[in-house]
Amino acid sequence: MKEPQSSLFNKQDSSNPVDHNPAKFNRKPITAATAQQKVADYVRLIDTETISLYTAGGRFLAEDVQAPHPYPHFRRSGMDGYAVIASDIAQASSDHMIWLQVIDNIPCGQTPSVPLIQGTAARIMTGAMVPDEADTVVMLEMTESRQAEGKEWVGLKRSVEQGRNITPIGLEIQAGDMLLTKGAQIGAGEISVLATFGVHEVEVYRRPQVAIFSTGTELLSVEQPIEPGKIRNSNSYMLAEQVKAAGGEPHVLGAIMDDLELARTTMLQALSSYDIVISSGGVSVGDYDVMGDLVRSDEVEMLFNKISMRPGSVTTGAVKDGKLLFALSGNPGACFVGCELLVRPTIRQMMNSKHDYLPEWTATLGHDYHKINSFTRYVRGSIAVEEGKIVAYPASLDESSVMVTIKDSDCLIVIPPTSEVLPAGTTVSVLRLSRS
Ligand SMILES: Nc1nc2c(c(=O)[nH]1)N[C@H]1C(S)=C(S)[C@@H](COP(=O)(O)OP(=O)(O)OC[C@H]3O[C@@H](n4cnc5c(N)ncnc54)[C@H](O)[C@@H]3O)O[C@H]1N2
Ligand code: MOO
Ligand SMILES: [Mg+2]
Repeated sequence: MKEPQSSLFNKQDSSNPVDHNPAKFNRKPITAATAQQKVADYVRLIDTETISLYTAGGRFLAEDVQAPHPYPHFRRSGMDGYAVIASDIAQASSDHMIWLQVIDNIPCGQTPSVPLIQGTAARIMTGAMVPDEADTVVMLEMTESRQAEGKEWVGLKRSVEQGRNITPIGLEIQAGDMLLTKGAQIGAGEISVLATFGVHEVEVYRRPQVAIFSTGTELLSVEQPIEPGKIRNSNSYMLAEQVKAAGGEPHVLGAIMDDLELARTTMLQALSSYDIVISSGGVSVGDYDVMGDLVRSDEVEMLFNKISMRPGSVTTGAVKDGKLLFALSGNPGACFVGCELLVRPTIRQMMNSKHDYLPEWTATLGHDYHKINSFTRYVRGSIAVEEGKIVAYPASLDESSVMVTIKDSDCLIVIPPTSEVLPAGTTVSVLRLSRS
């Protein structure tokens, strides 16, 4: 995360003429799904870069990866023991021990040095290449060994089923198999696949660079002591963390006073320098809600400025020169939800991810939910598994303005518009929040 940029943010004049513009009250709510679609329509894939495999964790692949060879690419022993020809030991029993002459010793990384013939065996270690003529590996524990006539012998008291302990060529992957496709997020498993096939440099999508600024004359920087009427700018840092978790690279531009011109300059500069811009605060109908005014101006094309959801009903989206601006509510709960529902998918869609929206589960409501609303609520909650069922408990405080319960939540419980109390036991959808 980059340090806040301070140059723009020192303006002292926060006076704003009282605005009686009715346009700001005249907002048409759209559903969260419609808002997501409107945003998605403007998403463009970001350009790519080639990076070392060692730094690829968490990034999104920008190339399809096909297997250049099968895996494993040689017949591999699954045990430390002896490679044998199964028919040689078919008659072995406790009364009839069969002895084979050990003619080779094959550690990992070496190839067999002589062909096996009937009546012989090769000592072999786990992961080593099985001689072509062998069709079975017998575990060391099932054998006895002795030296006789200057030769080494292995004895077996049991037959072993043909094919045992040999991993065939291509068991996991055949040559030409599609291993990973564009948009896959690279985790430990993907890195293992890429390393196995020698992909030491990976083409990935560039991380979207996301500018974050907060508006609010009341905002102090995190370092400053509290003052009456003022609060610290928590949203910028919360958003930065959300952006990072989504796969973007946050740039915290700090906080500006509630001043339309300052907001305009900051927004335009951010839009020209970064891939996505997020602002927090100033999107409602208040006298100093400058982001709301700005988005309605000609500077940008407004996509929406009301969503039929709580928190975050005033969440606003706009576009300029193909770049998306998310003007999120200043209320921390609403700011958090706006980012999870709209910004996170955008960041991930820019990197071709198929896992763009928060994963949706079905759960049972853990206790009664009393709030009544004509809008869909995205209630912070926590999930428990009880008697094999997923139960979702709403947080004790889930007001838009409440900050503290964000940290206790691992899901957003979707409460549809309702005029009645929703009783415990009701089936609800929950959106999983990733807590990495
Ligand atoms: N008359 C009406 N008043 C309000 C309405 C409405 O419809 N009519 N909507 C309410 C709803 S709903 C919300 S949500 C908020 C949205 O407010 P804004 O987006 O305009 O945000 P601000 O006014 O700037 O601040 C609201 C609140 O959040 C605190 N804040 C702001 N920035 C930060 C930050 N960076 N870190 C932490 N906290 C922040 C700010 O101090 C305020 O307390 O409007 C309702 N009002
Ligand atoms: O827009 Mo507000 O966050 O609904 O409460
Ligand atoms: Mg406001």
